[in-house]
Amino acid sequence: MRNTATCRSAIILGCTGSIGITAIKGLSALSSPLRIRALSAHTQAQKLIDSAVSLGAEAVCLTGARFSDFPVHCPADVRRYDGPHGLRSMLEDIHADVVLNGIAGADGLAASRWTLENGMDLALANKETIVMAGSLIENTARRNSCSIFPVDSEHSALKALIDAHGRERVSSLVITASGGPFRTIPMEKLYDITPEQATAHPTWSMGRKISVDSATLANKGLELIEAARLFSFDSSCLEIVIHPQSIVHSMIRMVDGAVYAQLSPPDMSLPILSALAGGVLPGQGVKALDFTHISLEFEKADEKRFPFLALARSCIKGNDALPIVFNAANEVAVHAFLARTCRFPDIYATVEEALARGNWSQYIEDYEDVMQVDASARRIAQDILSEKHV
Ligand SMILES: NC(=O)C1=CN([C@@H]2O[C@H](COP(=O)(O)OP(=O)(O)OC[C@H]3O[C@@H](n4cnc5c(N)ncnc54)[C@H](OP(=O)(O)O)[C@@H]3O)[C@@H](O)[C@H]2O)C=CC1
Ligand SMILES: CC(=O)[C@@H](O)[C@H](O)COP(=O)(O)O
Ligand SMILES: [Mn+2]
Repeated sequence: MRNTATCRSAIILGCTGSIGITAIKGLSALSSPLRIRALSAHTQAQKLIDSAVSLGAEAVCLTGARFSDFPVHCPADVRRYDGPHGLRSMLEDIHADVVLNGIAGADGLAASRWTLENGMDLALANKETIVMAGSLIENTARRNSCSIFPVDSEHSALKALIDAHGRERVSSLVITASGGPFRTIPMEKLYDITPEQATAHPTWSMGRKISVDSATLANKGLELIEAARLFSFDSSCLEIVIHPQSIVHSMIRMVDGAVYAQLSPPDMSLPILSALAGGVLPGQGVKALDFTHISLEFEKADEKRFPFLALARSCIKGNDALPIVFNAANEVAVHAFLARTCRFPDIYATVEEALARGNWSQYIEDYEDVMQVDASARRIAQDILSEKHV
């Protein structure tokens, strides 16, 4: 199935977002050219078409609207897909060696599934895919003889470290967290935090939703679950350490006591391009670190200030439905916060309450079960938020 004779090809999903834009900007750094066959965006129709024209892509998909709703100009030789079945059809019709999933949120899960079902490797930024359906998606990959390359910076680093040093000798994974913009402010001030303050990440430039998650550390909770699922480690073997500079992207502790780390500037180009290249980037991805101009600090993660960490650990230990609820309730609450209909501390309170309120003992057997739990968790989270503001 793989295209080895000619140049590698890729599809970029979420091409108008932070991951998609970084991917497109970085393509010229790849030593062998990557042909972009298709792109998707959710609502930004003209930007999607402009990117397709400049990259010479042959197809585009608008997942959250119809092209006919916009006065867009699209060349006749670019195939257009939209509507509820648009993305699935495009992934069935257009084959590429690898699909970069840079879609934000739970809708990214279906895109990951269709990618693998159509025999394409997955460069996975959409961490929700693994959090919601880690074992299902891995089975889908296995059945279709496809690989998953994590793009999340920590997991990209962990995969490179584990591949280099051998899984059997690793005793624990040490995941770094920047601590977000509110690492040191008095906790009573969190009530008045605005969306502008919460999305001003100290080291990374990212989409609004993940930036809020970095401020609450729900992102690190999602990453704990992602690491447990991707690398099959028990929660007791997953450490979190605060590292405000975001230069050490993660570390592995070996049984003999040695620790290996992956360092690079806080720039997603390296994990994205490595995943697009099939794991290892042959050329240069990011500028070299200058050790005479950086300092590296590490702090204990304060679980009182960041209760999402303990909540995520309890989800890893529990039923497979719990991570789905964690993710869904958090998405609902973050969107409410960004829309200024709830306060910053309500985000954690909503997720904690949604996990406590529902009966989440159901067995997750297939993707339909996942979507059912996701929908119930969203309804409960909405109820909790409306009760807070009666
Ligand atoms: N940004 C980063 O550095 C990192 C991001 N990630 C993960 O990568 C994913 C993308 O993050 P990021 O790039 O920051 O997000 P952005 O919000 O910047 O971009 C999201 C992209 O997805 C599209 N999109 C939004 N909603 C939907 C939907 N319901 N269905 C299909 N497409 C949709 C958007 O289209 P449109 O613009 O048209 O609305 C846009 O192209 C997330 O899962 C995030 O957790 C992981 C590590 C780092
Ligand atoms: C770039 C990336 O991978 C993000 O997920 C990053 O981890 C966010 O930074 P925090 O460590 O603040 O969550
Ligand atoms: Mn990350």
